[in-house]
Amino acid sequence: MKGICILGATGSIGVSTLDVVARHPDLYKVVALTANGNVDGLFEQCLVHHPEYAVMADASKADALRAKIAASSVADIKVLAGAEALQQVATLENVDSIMAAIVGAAGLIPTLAAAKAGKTILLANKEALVMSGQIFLQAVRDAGAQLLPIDSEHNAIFQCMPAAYTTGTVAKAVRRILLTASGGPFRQTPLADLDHVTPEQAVAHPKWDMGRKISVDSATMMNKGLELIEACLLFNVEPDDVQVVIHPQSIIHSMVDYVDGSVLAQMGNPDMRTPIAYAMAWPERFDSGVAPLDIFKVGHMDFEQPDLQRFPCLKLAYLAIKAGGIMPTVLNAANEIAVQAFLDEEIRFTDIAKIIEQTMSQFSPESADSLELVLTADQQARNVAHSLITALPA
Ligand SMILES: NC(=O)C1=CN([C@@H]2O[C@H](COP(=O)(O)OP(=O)(O)OC[C@H]3O[C@@H](n4cnc5c(N)ncnc54)[C@H](OP(=O)(O)O)[C@@H]3O)[C@@H](O)[C@H]2O)C=CC1
Ligand SMILES: CC(=O)[C@@H](O)[C@H](O)COP(=O)(O)O
Ligand SMILES: [Mn+2]
Repeated sequence: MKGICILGATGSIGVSTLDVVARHPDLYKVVALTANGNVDGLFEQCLVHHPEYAVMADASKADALRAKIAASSVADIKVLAGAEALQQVATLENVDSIMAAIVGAAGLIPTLAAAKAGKTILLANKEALVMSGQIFLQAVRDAGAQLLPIDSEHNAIFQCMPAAYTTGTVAKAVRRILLTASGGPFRQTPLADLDHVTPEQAVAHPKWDMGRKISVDSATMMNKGLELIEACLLFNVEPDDVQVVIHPQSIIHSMVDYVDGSVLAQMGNPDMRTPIAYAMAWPERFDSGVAPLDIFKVGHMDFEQPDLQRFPCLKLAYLAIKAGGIMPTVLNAANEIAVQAFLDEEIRFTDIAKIIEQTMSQFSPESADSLELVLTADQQARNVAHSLITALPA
């Protein structure tokens, strides 16, 4: 029996993880669940999954959860509050695996704490890896932690080269990685209309049901930019070894092109329970609840080159990873600020890339080889992005 802590339990990945966990009560026990401010959502999950701990990262919400728990059938659950409590539950002795499913930079510190404690990290929170890069990977290596990718593309790549991933012999056998992308909701929208698209249109992903931030990232294709950086880090390849391929059906979740001419693809219905179940059962497999792929219904599959004029964020991500140092941290921070401003209707969709580009132009690729340097760059980039947004004409 493995103990699992789900950071970000109330989100899209958290809910899918609990669905998979519930199918395997003989293999997994929920030790801790965390949310930011969603008291009702976390309380409902506590009633069903009865963890030992429930954490409200927004400490001001903890008393509301405490009151509900105290008056319920699960009154023995310990309710903790604040960001430090995330680290506490991610490193508990009876936690074997953590699902890192907090959105954005807020997930870095608890996920890093779990890595340093030698836990198995089921990594959905790509921003944590992108912003901290080698620091995170070194922490995993130093502690003998196990890092398993949840992001559907990286999980697919892992499935197509598991031995190489675990032995570090990737570079010799692999010609390139084909990183698939849906193209998002604006793949065919006339370019002139992109200035006026709304947050609701942007979060209406054609294939995946996800949180709002990652959905906007898919619409700008910054999601693929972050995933490019994630792939370079996880699989120890260069940016030019990763080809982004738009595949609107989202049935192939990525491919690996080997030097002998073999191209291995992982396919399946677009449902995150598949990569979650793969990582949770690894190196075995178990049921995820996902319906079998009806290949006849799929019928055909299309592949396109990404248009960097339509998707400038993808170009910015290539520039950031090639520049190295703090630039991926700066890219990620500026993107988080710009996406939130777009969701809050403070800026236009097309301003997102402009804010990121202008923020990046104010930084040079200085060293990112300590957590302190990373966190400083992250904060400075957020400040710059904020001031650029404030300076935009109304
Ligand atoms: N959704 C998907 O299919 C995929 C997601 N990912 C990645 O997984 C991560 C989660 O995505 P997704 O589930 O869609 O996101 P959601 O927005 O649906 O969920 C985010 C979760 O994080 C919690 N959270 C938000 N802010 C904070 C904070 N400051 N401190 C602590 N907890 C916080 C939320 O709590 P609350 O509910 O209380 O606000 C919620 O539980 C992202 O990094 C995303 O890129 C990767 C691949 C696919
Ligand atoms: C499900 C998943 O892994 C997402 O990251 C997905 O890739 C988003 O779709 P896009 O390909 O449109 O970014
Ligand atoms: Mn993905």
